[in-house]
Amino acid sequence: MADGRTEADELHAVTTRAGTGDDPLDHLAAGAMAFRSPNRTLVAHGVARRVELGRTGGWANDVAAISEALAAIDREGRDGEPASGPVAFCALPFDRRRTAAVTIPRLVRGRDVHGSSWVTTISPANPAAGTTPSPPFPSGRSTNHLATDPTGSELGGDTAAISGPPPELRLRASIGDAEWMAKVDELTRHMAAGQLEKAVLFRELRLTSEAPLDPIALYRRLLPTAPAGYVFCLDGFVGASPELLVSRIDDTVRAEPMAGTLPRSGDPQTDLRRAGELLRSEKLRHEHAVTIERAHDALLGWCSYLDAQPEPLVVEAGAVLHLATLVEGRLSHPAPTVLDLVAALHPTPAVGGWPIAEALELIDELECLDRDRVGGAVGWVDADGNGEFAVAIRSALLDGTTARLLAGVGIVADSDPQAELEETRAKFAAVLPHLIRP
Ligand SMILES: C=C(O[C@@H]1C=C(C(=O)O)C=C[C@H]1O)C(=O)O
Repeated sequence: MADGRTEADELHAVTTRAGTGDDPLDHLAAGAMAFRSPNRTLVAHGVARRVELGRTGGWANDVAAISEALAAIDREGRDGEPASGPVAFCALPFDRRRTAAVTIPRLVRGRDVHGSSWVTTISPANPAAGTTPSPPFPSGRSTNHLATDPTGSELGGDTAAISGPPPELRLRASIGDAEWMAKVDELTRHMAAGQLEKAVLFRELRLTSEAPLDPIALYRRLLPTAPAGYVFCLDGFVGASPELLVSRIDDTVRAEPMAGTLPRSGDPQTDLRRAGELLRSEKLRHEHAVTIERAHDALLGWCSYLDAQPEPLVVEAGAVLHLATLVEGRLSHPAPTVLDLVAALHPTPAVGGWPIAEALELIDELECLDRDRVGGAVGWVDADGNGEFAVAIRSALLDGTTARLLAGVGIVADSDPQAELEETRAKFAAVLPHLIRP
């Protein structure tokens, strides 16, 4: 083969229909990768191939390597249905210049919104040619044990040591509230001086537990919290994002940018009032409009038709309300893959800022955090270039007994540091309570 692979590396994918009622989520086991959108559920195990992206120019310049790896796999059965053949699971870092490792799993179970379900298995095309088999699929359920006794936890404060004999969890912000608010202040001064319109500043919480933190247990807990969202679990990166970065199914492209946020109160009357406030706030409407324009402009060149809803909607996402606008279009031919569209859109002003180059420079200087995959793009792509990617937010990066959580807020000239701090707390509330729950 031209890329140096041998016959022994050639892979063969077989897709078969699964029994009616078969739910991929019933097969979640330790080490699973999973992605659930409003349209389908995918649960995967094992590794058929790992694709390393961007060693020279960063992942965003190398997404074609994923399509090539998928295209090189022989396919049999259920051709043409989105996600039903070989797929790659991707969690692409926020920083486009970084490398990324993407997995094409050995076994994928899928179910679409109509209840149609399937199983795809990938194995060496010629087992006799000497490919070393990967370890067998993990079996059995993951334990549901995260850690116990989160008494005394709170979302605010610089350090919240969680007591109770023996102490099990420790939660701390990576910098103090006052120091973080000073960064917000400094950013607003740059906006007031006219250097840029908006920059998104993240804040980090670190959780340490005596017991290992279980990604699958967290994933299960997040599933019911975001019925209209994108719930993912990939290599210890677990989250429930409300925001569709982009989906491409055949020649239809969709994105649903969200920007402009207010905390929810829990009281329906108050929340209704806040929804009205969101829709009337000039500051938040402007922040939102910039994000929609940018998505529209980035997609337009690929489309024969593209439209955005004339007015934003208010959507509920856990402890916050967002302004959201659906952008939808028809792709021209030859249609780009969903990964081409991801690379064109990322980073959106909702996770980066505007203008993007100025925003990224200031973030680099001020934020002092490794965003890793947070704020990046998380999703799946198949061999036909179909796929769904969410903005990778409302998440936790789990590693053994520690977890990092990051929440970001859009800072503009008239941002109030205290209100922005509260907004990060409301965003942490999407995942943190589920991580520390006994
Ligand atoms: C960056 C985050 O959220 C993003 C920022 C938003 C805002 O500033 O209004 C809204 C939705 C997301 O696009 C996050 O949750 O960490």
